Amino acid sequence: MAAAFTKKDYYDRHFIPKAFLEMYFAFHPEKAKGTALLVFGLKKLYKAFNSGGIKGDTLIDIGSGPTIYQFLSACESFREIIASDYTDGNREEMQRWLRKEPGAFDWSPVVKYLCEMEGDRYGERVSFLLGEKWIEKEEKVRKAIKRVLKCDVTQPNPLAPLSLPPADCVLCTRCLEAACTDLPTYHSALKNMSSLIKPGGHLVFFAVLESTFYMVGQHRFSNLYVDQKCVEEAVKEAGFDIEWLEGTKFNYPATVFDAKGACVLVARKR
Ligand SMILES: C[S@@+](CC[C@H](N)C(=O)[O-])C[C@H]1O[C@@H](n2cnc3c(N)ncnc32)[C@H](O)[C@@H]1O
Repeated sequence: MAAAFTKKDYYDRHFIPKAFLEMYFAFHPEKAKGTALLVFGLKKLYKAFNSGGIKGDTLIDIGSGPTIYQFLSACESFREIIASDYTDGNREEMQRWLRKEPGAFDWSPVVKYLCEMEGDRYGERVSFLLGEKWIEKEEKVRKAIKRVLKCDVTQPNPLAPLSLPPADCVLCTRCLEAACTDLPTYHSALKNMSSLIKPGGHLVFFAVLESTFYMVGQHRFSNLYVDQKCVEEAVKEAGFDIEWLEGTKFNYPATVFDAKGACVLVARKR
């Protein structure tokens, strides 16, 4: 019998933030294969937040997990970032990094990589400046994240009981496939996120494609199997026009994560 889809209570009990970070975000050039998804995400989020149109006062990130890589480009375009996740453990892990507590995850290799990418924008290598640049970038991210809230993307108002003014942008990275047990829930989750955005505002969406599970430590977490067409349909049906979408294919070790690819898209709320 197929294993039941892992739900919210399973995240609360078994999602170990440190295990997730060590498995997918420990960034060593020699382990490039293990961080293929991270590198793809960094490049496409860099493109999303550097191509002009997406900027404003407030960005809300839904299902942030314990990670901050998704804010490295966004922090240049938004005055305030509101992070959110379902589990207390993930929100606490992010707070540890924000407060520079001992034992917080070391994001510096990822931040340095992103800073190099930003430096290359000018057609010149600015490694001699990186000594300072990545420290400034970390501070910028810390300063931009104003709140870390509880959220449940399956609820009509994912941030209930809070009711926030509509934001300029909602970001959601690799959360919906994990949070939604079936396609109707996936469609409603996109509508729930849309309710947090101003008309004309943006959704920046990072989806994992053709996957049924990923491991975090010894625990197996379900992913809703979606292909690129499913993602596009759900985004359009939720009231967005897709401005661009880029996909990639990759393979992780089959016992760890069975995704065949991923895509990042930028869409505008009608
Ligand atoms: C694969 S992790 C992605 C984390 C991070 N956004 C990233 O890009 O690595 C999936 C995240 O979705 C969160 N999640 C699961 N169910 C959720 C729900 N109903 N509402 C909001 N977040 C949820 C989990 O706690 C977890 O942090």
